[in-house]
Amino acid sequence: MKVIETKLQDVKLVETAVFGDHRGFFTETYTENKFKEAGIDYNFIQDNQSLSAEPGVLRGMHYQKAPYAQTKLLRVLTGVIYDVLVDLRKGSPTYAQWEGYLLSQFNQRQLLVPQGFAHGFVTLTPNVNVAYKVDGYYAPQADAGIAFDDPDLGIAWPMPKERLILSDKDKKHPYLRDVDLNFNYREAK
Ligand SMILES: Cc1cn([C@H]2C[C@H](O)[C@@H](COP(=O)(O)OP(=O)(O)O[C@H]3O[C@@H](C)C(=O)[C@@H](O)[C@H]3O)O2)c(=O)[nH]c1=O
Repeated sequence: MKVIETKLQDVKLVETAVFGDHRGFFTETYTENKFKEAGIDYNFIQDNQSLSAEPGVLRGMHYQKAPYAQTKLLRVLTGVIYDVLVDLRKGSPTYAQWEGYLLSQFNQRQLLVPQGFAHGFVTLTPNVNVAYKVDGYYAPQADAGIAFDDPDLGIAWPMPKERLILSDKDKKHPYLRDVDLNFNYREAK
């Protein structure tokens, strides 16, 4: 497997070995010892899946407040998404910066979202199934978000705002400048 560093500190893309043949392909999507050897060493305790029926569904920008922060390992089962992360860790060299990643059933790329990042994605095709592992349980009392269109972040979503489909909750998130964050950046050993 291949681990690719990104512009954002501690965010990684993962490519597992994909064995294609005339039937399709086979890949080990998560193998604890191989991931550990590659430096991805978390205790994933919950698996999630979401289905977004239409292109233009935007889910984000989500995080769970400390001490309920979650590491997420995310992949796309069907369809294509543009996935965006924002570093919310005070003191991080990439604090308040965003980066976007194309994840799809075709590139079979996985995204490692560390704790202390806001996470969101927009679907670019119909019937998008996203699966992700998390290392902390869902904590509704800690559920939080940043506005996907926060002007200070300036995220360049690949779809016009009028075409986006959001939950009521996701229409009301505050701007980063109005949020009292409690994530602190710790340099990796
Ligand atoms: C995230 C989550 C939601 N739920 C429930 C709460 C709610 O009734 C319903 C839908 O929740 P949401 O609207 O928050 O679902 P969604 O907008 O898909 O939320 C997800 O978005 C992506 C971008 C992430 O990063 C995830 O961590 C998660 O926040 O599912 C759980 O029971 N467990 C969970 O772990």
